[in-house]
Amino acid sequence: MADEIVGVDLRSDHLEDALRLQIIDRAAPLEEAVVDADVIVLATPVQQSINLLMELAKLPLPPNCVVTDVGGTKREVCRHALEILPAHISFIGGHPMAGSEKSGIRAASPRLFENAVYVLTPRTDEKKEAVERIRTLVEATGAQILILDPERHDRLVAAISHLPHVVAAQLVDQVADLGEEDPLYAVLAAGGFRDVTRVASGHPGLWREILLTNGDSIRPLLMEWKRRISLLDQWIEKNDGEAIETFFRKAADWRDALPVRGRGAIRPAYQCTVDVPDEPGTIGRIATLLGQHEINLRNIGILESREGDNGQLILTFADETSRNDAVRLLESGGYSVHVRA
Ligand SMILES: NC(=O)c1ccc[n+]([C@@H]2O[C@H](COP(=O)([O-])OP(=O)(O)OC[C@H]3O[C@@H](n4cnc5c(N)ncnc54)[C@H](O)[C@@H]3O)[C@@H](O)[C@H]2O)c1
Ligand SMILES: O=C(O)C(=O)C[C@]1(C(=O)O)C=C[C@@H](O)C=C1
Repeated sequence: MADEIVGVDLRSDHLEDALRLQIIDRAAPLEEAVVDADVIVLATPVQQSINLLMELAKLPLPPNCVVTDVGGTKREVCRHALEILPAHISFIGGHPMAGSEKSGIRAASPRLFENAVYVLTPRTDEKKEAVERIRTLVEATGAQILILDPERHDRLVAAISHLPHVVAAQLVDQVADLGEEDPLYAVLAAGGFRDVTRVASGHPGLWREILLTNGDSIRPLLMEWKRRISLLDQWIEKNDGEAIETFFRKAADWRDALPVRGRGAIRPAYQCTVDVPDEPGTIGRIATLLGQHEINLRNIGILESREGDNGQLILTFADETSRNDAVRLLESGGYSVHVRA
């Protein structure tokens, strides 16, 4: 939809990767890149975005251009944009609630934002055309827009993103220290530890800036976390099995009731699994069958495959109709198919 995407980065290797992956049409220094820009997207750690706002303010920006960002906190960047940018330049804060623990352009995924919530934090008196321009851009990624004010955004993400990252990193640090005395801690680290701590691999500089720009929302949550951990400790000390079980039940119920949100290639929404014989050519046969019936298969993977045993393929579709058509077709072909909720 854009005529041209111009990339700006401090690191030339990131720009080279972006060109090679055809994510940008050309690379340029900031002052050159913004000359004809309709939209400027700041996709750097939060403090860097604030620095870039200062640089933008010194440049002759096109009068109708709209600036947006993707930073994990919104109050600081929105406040600076209002103070720094010329009054005729619109700034619409943005934050896609999707990402990964990986950094750099090579970690990019074209479907990352599909079905993800994408928060926009425009000022209430913002120009309608400016909001619409960013809305159109975001909707093209398949994300669902949620308009929030920056304060509420920062309070919410402190609990659902920032606290979990702190807890995960703290947990890894604790086990890492134990691992100094006994290397078997790392050897035994299985699914549970890895699931709970994946986000601890995130970029340390990025998280430093998030904590520094949202400290007043995060710190009360840390106090409350301490209180709750002490309570749990008391239940264990008192052998209070009922309190412990109630605690785990409430957590499991809330976690299980979270809305399923398909996220492109990473957590797709419409899936089924197919029991298949563990033999060469199976994946090709299934993909061909679906293709012949024009069923749009988005992804195919092996869920379980043990030598000499049956395996399971996990099939992902763009929508419910395609998934249901596929289930009918495969069942009529004698396959055992299970729909995944
Ligand atoms: N990683 C996630 O899961 C995630 C999710 C949502 C939002 N965000 C937000 O997105 C922003 C970027 O995070 P990321 O994970 O994409 O980081 P990243 O490290 O993958 O990408 C940032 C890029 O910005 C470049 N850069 C840094 N400072 C610069 C500057 N002053 N001028 C030009 N280029 C500069 C870096 O070289 C790098 O290529 C952060 O504000 C983060 O809070 C991240
Ligand atoms: O999935 C992940 O790995 C993320 O950490 C993504 C995640 C989060 O869910 O907390 C991280 C930071 C953001 O600003 C938004 C999304």
